Amino acid sequence: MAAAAFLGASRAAPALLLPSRGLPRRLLVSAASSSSSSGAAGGVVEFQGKVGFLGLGIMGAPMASNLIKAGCDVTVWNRTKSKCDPLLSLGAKYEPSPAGVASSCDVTFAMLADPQSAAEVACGANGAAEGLAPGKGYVDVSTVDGATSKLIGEHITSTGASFLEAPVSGSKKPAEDGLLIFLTAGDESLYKRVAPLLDVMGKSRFYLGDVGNGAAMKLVVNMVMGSMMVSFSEGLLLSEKVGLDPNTLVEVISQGAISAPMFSLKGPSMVKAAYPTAFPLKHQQKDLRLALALAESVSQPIPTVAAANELYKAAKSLGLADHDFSAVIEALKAKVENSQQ
Ligand SMILES: NC(=O)C1=CN([C@@H]2O[C@H](COP(=O)(O)OP(=O)(O)OC[C@H]3O[C@@H](n4cnc5c(N)ncnc54)[C@H](OP(=O)(O)O)[C@@H]3O)[C@@H](O)[C@H]2O)C=CC1
Ligand SMILES: O=CCCC(=O)O
Repeated sequence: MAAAAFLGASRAAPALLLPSRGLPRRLLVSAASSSSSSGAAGGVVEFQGKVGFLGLGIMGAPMASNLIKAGCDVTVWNRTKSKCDPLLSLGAKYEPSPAGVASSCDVTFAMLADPQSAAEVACGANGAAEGLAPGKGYVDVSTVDGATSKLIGEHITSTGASFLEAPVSGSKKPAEDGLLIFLTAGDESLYKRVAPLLDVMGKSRFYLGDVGNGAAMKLVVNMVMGSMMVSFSEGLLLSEKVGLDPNTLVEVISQGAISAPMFSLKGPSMVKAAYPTAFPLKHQQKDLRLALALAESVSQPIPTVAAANELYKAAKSLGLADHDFSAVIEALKAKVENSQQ
């Protein structure tokens, strides 16, 4: 199915290999339209077509890299051109604008910072829409709100191309390991068409219906995550204040019902006040801001998220925007100090 869907490809691409999960193997694709797939079932499918990738930040670079390593014919663009270099070394091609990428590729992915940049790259001057046409697809994997996603979708589909939103759960390491979780919505035939590519970059995929549902699911997940991180930070600080070893707290939590990979992964470095960036704090605050607006749109109070958002805003004003979001603990430390003066 996927190969047939990519008619118009200028050359036959080799069969895809799944990266980073043991030995390379031929890509297996489920022919059925399922809501999720972890370890696809079905026949071996040769995937053909050119793939564009716009936005090579923390997430976009490893995602594009996995596509290249899997044998895809990939063309990249990034606002800061130097970030394309590692991908070009792996064999990617370069186009000087999103429009150029979209016009030379069958399907184009975009992984951009926020609603503004996602809309600009898709719909602005020299944006992807200018290079799109019937038969092409645009897949936005950035985390944005539903309204922005709908706006982008309408702009894309007005060219005759098809649109899928597909934000991801999972951070830098899962992106590197091809273990992301795709939360897709929009054109279902495009979803099926790009499934082999999603399976290269991810471990599972959900198709959630109309455009906006993927964005909403992503924001709900991230608002839970942002609040959990604040609660965890409060626990780490309190444990230390009452004379406990916060490292022991991390271990105790890891063995109980509230165990989460995030706590085990970030806890030890947070205790050392180190915040190597996997998920930038500015993006987590953006997601909380968007989740608050989503909740307001259906008149649901989310007071814990609102409180957490204030702390992320405080952390940004302390200059921590580009640190990992676990640096929110520093805003809490500052609050504790102020309250004791
Ligand atoms: N990091 C993570 O753990 C995860 C992030 N996400 C989401 O994925 C998206 C990307 O995140 P991440 O890779 O971490 O972010 P980065 O900040 O590392 O990368 C952002 C990308 O957007 C580009 N960009 C920003 N503003 C503009 C603009 N005005 N015009 C064109 N390009 C622009 C940047 O280009 P340039 O290089 O020129 O700055 C860069 O390519 C965000 O929506 C984030 O919320 C989702 C899951 C996990
Ligand atoms: O949007 C970022 C999500 C990070 C994660 O899922 O670990």
